[in-house]
Amino acid sequence: MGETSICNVKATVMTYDDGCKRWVTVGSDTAVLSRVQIYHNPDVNTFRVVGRKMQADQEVVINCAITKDMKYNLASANFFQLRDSRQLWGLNFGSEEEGPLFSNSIKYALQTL
Ligand SMILES: CC(=O)N[C@@H](Cc1ccccc1Cl)C(=O)N1CCC[C@]12C=C[C@@H]1CC[C@@H](C(=O)N[C@@H]3C(=O)N4[C@@H](C=C[C@H]3C)CC[C@H]4C(=O)O)N1C2=O
Repeated sequence: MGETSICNVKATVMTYDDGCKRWVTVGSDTAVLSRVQIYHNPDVNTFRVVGRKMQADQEVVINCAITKDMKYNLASANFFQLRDSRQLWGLNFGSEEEGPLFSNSIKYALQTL
């Protein structure tokens, strides 16, 4: 059946640069928000976070599998943090409603895996 989207929010996608100890916005045009979705593939019961720039080229800025051991933190109503095996992700949401919404979807994915 393929993937279904269980969450659809707008955010600035950032990664943490350990070198300079700061969050860096991913993508060519840092001013452009990204559409971030959580996809579920029910055939193999996997989940992933995919974010694409809301511009013509739909540049992919995050494509991250959600794994059982994943650590996350809703640092504020509009900033969500996620650690995968290689890097730290930060999602700066367009509104304060989207942080809890995204966090609950991540919780659901982790419970379903
Ligand atoms: C156990 C663990 O690894 N915990 C991690 C967090 C974590 C936990 C669990 C899973 C994954 C991760 Cl990621 C941790 O604490 N980390 C990861 C690296 C950085 C940090 C360590 C110290 C600093 C202190 C301030 C704080 C911070 O960056 N806050 C944000 C912030 O300063 N900004 C961003 C927005 C809002 C704020 C919320 C937008 C731009 C900038 C700004 O507002 O200008 N920090 C962290 O998050």
